[in-house]
Amino acid sequence: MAPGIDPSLVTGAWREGDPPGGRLFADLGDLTLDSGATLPDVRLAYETWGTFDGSNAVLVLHALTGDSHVVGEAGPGHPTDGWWGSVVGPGRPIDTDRWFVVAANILGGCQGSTGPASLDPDGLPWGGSFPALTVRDQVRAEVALADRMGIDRWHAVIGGSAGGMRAVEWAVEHPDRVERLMLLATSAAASAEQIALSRTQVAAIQTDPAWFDGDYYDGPVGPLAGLDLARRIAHIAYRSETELQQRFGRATEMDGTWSVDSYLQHHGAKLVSRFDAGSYVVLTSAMDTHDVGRDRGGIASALSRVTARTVVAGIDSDRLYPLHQQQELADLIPGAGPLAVVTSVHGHDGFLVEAEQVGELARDLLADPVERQYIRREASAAE
Ligand SMILES: CC(=O)SCCNC(=O)CCNC(=O)[C@H](O)C(C)(C)COP(=O)(O)OP(=O)(O)OC[C@H]1O[C@@H](n2cnc3c(N)ncnc32)[C@H](O)[C@@H]1OP(=O)(O)O
Ligand SMILES: N[C@@H](CCO)C(=O)O
Repeated sequence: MAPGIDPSLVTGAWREGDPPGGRLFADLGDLTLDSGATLPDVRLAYETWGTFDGSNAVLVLHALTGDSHVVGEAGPGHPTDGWWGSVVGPGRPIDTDRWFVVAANILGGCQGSTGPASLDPDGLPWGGSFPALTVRDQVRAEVALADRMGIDRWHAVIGGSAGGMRAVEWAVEHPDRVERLMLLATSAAASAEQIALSRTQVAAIQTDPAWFDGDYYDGPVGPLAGLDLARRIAHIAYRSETELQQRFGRATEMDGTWSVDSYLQHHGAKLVSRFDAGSYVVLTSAMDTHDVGRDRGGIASALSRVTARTVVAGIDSDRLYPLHQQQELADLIPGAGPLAVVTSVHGHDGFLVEAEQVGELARDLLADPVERQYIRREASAAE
């Protein structure tokens, strides 16, 4: 297990009784899943910024290990700062002085929404009996939240990576509820390589002796080593070969550890402290099910349903969600316009790190036509 992991930790999940940390909670009742199972008493944790005026709601959808905490400091209830505070906030490209931003923790997650770490109707942690989910199930829960909030139509739905999967599902399944759409570093369907990588990560967790078939929450130990290893595998694909070579090459730390290995160990330990292995298994497995074309006559037919004004963007160095996957989305979504390419050495994580480029794309998407002309004049004057 990587140094820096607290061995007394069982899970990094937010648990009942932990500080709410600004979370709101929507109890949405029972949810019928794609599998035919019913998930009872579904709860989504969410946060909002700004004031709703009836037509200015923007849904921001987090990626695999994100949560509702898009903006704001780390503090009681939130182990990390908001994951997109440079893009969302007062005066930011997604300006919360103007837009009413909503971010929910994904169904199956571990930061306040119903997932393996939360309590089942008998008051026990779901654990291994938590049902398998699909991306469409996760969007169904988010639709229930929007209904509860009285949000019939989003001014924009924005998501990167796994968040982009939910965003494109929103726009295909509920075209009348999505006015504008931003898809970042995502795909129309999970590829064989993405499935291969996620299965290997899940295997790392499920072969951890402390996995106990997912029923570890009330025990003395959790599958921390497995989750740590899963994260290290994932993080290699989140970055680019060029970046790792430039930053680490063949360097070693004082104790002789390869520096690139030390870096991966750091990210493993960091994730273990704020995430749950059971959620990681449920969420990566849900991502494997992602296929907008399933039961819709294929990808082209499904994407033809989108009516939102759409921006599709990809990271030029992304080896996990390569540009051709975003090009397919841009080609098949009516009126999506040319693919926007974000220049970054950081690979897939570029959608989180390249805040200026991503922010400009978001600001342009949200703007009205007159503003957009001004933004573009500003941009060309700056060149
Ligand atoms: C959008 C979503 O829903 S998902 C995002 C949710 N996740 C989070 O918000 C958690 C924070 N986010 C992350 O960690 C994401 O990976 C990112 C993309 C934001 C971080 O990416 P970057 O900013 O490029 O950071 P990078 O991957 O270089 O890691 C920097 C860290 O590695 C550490 N580090 C660098 N080299 C080494 C090394 N050789 N050995 C050990 N540690 C190292 C740095 O000290 C730094 O530590 P810190 O995490 O305490 O700041
Ligand atoms: N590195 C980010 C993006 C993954 O798609 C995360 O941990 O969620």
